[in-house]
Amino acid sequence: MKLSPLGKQFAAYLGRLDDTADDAVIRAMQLVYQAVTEGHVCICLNDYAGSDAVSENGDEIITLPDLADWLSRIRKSRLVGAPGGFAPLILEANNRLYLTRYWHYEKTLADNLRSRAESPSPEIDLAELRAELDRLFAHNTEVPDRQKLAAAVATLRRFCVISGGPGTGKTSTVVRILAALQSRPGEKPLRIALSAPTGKAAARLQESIREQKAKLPVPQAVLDVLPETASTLHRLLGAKPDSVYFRHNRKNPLPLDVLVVDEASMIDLALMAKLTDALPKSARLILLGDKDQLAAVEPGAVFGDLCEVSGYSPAFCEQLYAASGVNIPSGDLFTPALSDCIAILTQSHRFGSASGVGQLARMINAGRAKEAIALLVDGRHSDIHWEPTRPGGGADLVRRMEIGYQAFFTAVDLGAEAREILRLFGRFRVLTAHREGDSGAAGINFRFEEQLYTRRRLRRESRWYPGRPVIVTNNDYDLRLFNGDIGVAMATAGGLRVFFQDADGHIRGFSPARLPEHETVYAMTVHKSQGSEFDEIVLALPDVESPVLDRPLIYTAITRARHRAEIHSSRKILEDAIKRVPERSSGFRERLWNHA
Ligand SMILES: Nc1ncnc2c1ncn2[C@@H]1O[C@H](COP(=O)(O)OP(=O)(O)OP(=O)(O)O)[C@@H](O)[C@H]1O
Repeated sequence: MKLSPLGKQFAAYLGRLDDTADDAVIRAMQLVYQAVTEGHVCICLNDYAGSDAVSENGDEIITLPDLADWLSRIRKSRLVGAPGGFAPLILEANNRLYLTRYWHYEKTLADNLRSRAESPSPEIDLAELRAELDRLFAHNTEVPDRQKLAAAVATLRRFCVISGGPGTGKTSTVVRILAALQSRPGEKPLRIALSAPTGKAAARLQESIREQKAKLPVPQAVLDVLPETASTLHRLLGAKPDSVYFRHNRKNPLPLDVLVVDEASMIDLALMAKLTDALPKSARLILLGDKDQLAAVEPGAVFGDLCEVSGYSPAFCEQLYAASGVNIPSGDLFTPALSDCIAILTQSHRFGSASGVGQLARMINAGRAKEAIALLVDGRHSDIHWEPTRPGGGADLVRRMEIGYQAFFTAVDLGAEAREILRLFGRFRVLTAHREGDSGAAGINFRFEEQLYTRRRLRRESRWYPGRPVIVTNNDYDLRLFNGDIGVAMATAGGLRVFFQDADGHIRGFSPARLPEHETVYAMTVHKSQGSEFDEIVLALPDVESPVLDRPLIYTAITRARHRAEIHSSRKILEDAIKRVPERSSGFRERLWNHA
């Protein structure tokens, strides 16, 4: 492991608060900080004690202290406190060392979720619910009907997690859950909100909810009280500019009875802790997501940790059977209450059994790297393709991008409407593992634009030209442009304008000078693409190993494709990535599941 200079600066800064702190304590702080920047919530000292690390400038090998000595020195420092104490860092009994802020987030979130899971079920007449669910899921031919089962879980509990891959029916199921909740005779309509971590994901949720509503076999009065709009979590919680706090919190809870959050695998520990704090205890929380996708960039892998499935408790199985008619084997008597809140959907209605993308995604998830590559090369599926890369093969990718974006550029040249141009841009995307570097999104965008400048005879001095697509990288609450929003520049009578489509489908144009921070986006990172889908994707992997090349990254990229996925990589890089399963250090899983 290589030590980071930023971690060293952080440790040196904190070290000034305690001039008695020795090197071993400073080193531990450096490691915790570094771990947090890599997505971990804490470090377990056992994993590092006695091991060698490469110094920040790479010219020294540093042997870390042995565990007993390290612990005794850390415990003596004023900079490290016991759980609940006031110190910059917290040491847990199991040798996990946290930045105090993250310790609080982890504890708050685990307490919030467990108490929500353990709270008594809402009063529901099981026979009435059964009749309602039979009606709402009459179309489903799955055996067992996992969608109906998920709906029963969500209606019977105040907390429910529904995980499933693309097209497994998460949105169709949640619309039916909301319809079942709003159909209860004699009850006031519930206050429901739909939300997602990014603007793009909120827009997609809104679109599919509207689509699904049109298919519901329920009276108009029920349709009228189902929500039609979705907002970002930041907007729902009331983000304040330049603040990590939200307007809604434990003291000022959201005025809601039900909150549905889509793409929940993208939510990091801190945001999830704040979200659960801001939701009244009486409200229902329904999280939708795909446990196999990449976790958030920020610390924590909350959704994945929640989806540890051990079966429903025997008593709950009986309730589920009465409410849905679905009979499934139960877990044991000691199944934690949280287990009764998890539902997993497995059958994809988007990728049928013949779909190459679907099969490839399943093999990747199962870690069957060799079979995945065999599937890619056997040529039986026209919707998947593997392009083995050669050193210096960059030009091939640029040519591939020209083809991918051809219809888009034709529409730009013909002066098509902004809505059509945005739609065509959304059909194709190059996805990368990194942002920086030659094989990162920035390098690929640079090479593609270089070629555009020549071929389309654009003026190099100006970064702006008709057809330049950009992704916003910073929230601007005044303009209502958010991190992840994608716009395209187009010529208008008033000069060049950058057009964006908002969640309601409205097109808005901005002068380039007014935009918040942004960058060109012919290629984007897989992380940024989460919550979006494209007809066709090309996943361009680097030709050197990197720890970010792992199974969730490849799976997330492939499942962004609606119709076709192509991978450009060497065999070894792809195979190793499919085999690599990331581990994020935290105590969250233990707090959730093993709590006495
Ligand atoms: N039980 C079913 N029978 C037939 N079609 C279904 C069923 N469930 C869902 N579908 C269809 O499959 C498609 C995907 O469903 P839905 O959008 O609900 O899935 P999702 O899990 O939310 O997908 P994504 O995560 O990609 O948004 C929709 O066209 C939907 O109508």
